[in-house]
Amino acid sequence: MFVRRPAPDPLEPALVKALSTVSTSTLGHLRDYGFPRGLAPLRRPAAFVGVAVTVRIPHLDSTAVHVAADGLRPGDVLVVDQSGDSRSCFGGVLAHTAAARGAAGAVLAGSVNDVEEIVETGLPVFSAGVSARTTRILGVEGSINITVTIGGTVVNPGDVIFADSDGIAVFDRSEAWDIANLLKEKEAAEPDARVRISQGEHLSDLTGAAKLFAAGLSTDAVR
Ligand SMILES: O=C([O-])CC(=O)C(=O)O
Ligand SMILES: [Mg+2]
Repeated sequence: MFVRRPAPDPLEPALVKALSTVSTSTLGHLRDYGFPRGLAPLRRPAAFVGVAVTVRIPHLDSTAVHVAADGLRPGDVLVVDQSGDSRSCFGGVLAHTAAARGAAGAVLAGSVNDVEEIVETGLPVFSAGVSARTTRILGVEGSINITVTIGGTVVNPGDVIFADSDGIAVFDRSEAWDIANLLKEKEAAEPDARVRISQGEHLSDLTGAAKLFAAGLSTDAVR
């Protein structure tokens, strides 16, 4: 059986712009969930912000991926859950299709093939690796725009996919402005910390690590 739910609304351009100026790892300093694990960009630098268009397929059948790729719109991120399989469902022609439709990127729980062709399209792609073992068009089953799981992280259609060379963060769009503003504020303090460290101040004083370390230091450990 095939399922196709409505495509999510696009993200506000101003939100995409705001998130494009901050880093995923700054969010990683603040929270520990919403980061798909085990996926890497095909090449670095890699950075994109877009809205999740999700697809779930059974291990061998990528019929729904081809249909979803045709429906991509500018700013969409194609997110494919392969039900745990690691083969490739995404190669050069799919990357070309996604890029031609203006997609912001693709995130694949499985692998990719046609690496050079994908790189040539300029589409930023995260995957679990590269594999010559691929899916086929079998017409068995698949779903578009349903809740999926990628790298241990739940992704709903319409979620924000915020990716850069450090990784991918996924969150609900209702939190997106708060996250963008918080990361901007946190990153704004970093240049000042660098200057103060160059001038001799201690990193651990600036971060509070020195105080916490001293407070928890075992007297036995002092030599
Ligand atoms: O056709 C596929 O499913 C994968 C592929 O090789 C391509 O996109 O070029
Ligand atoms: Mg191919």
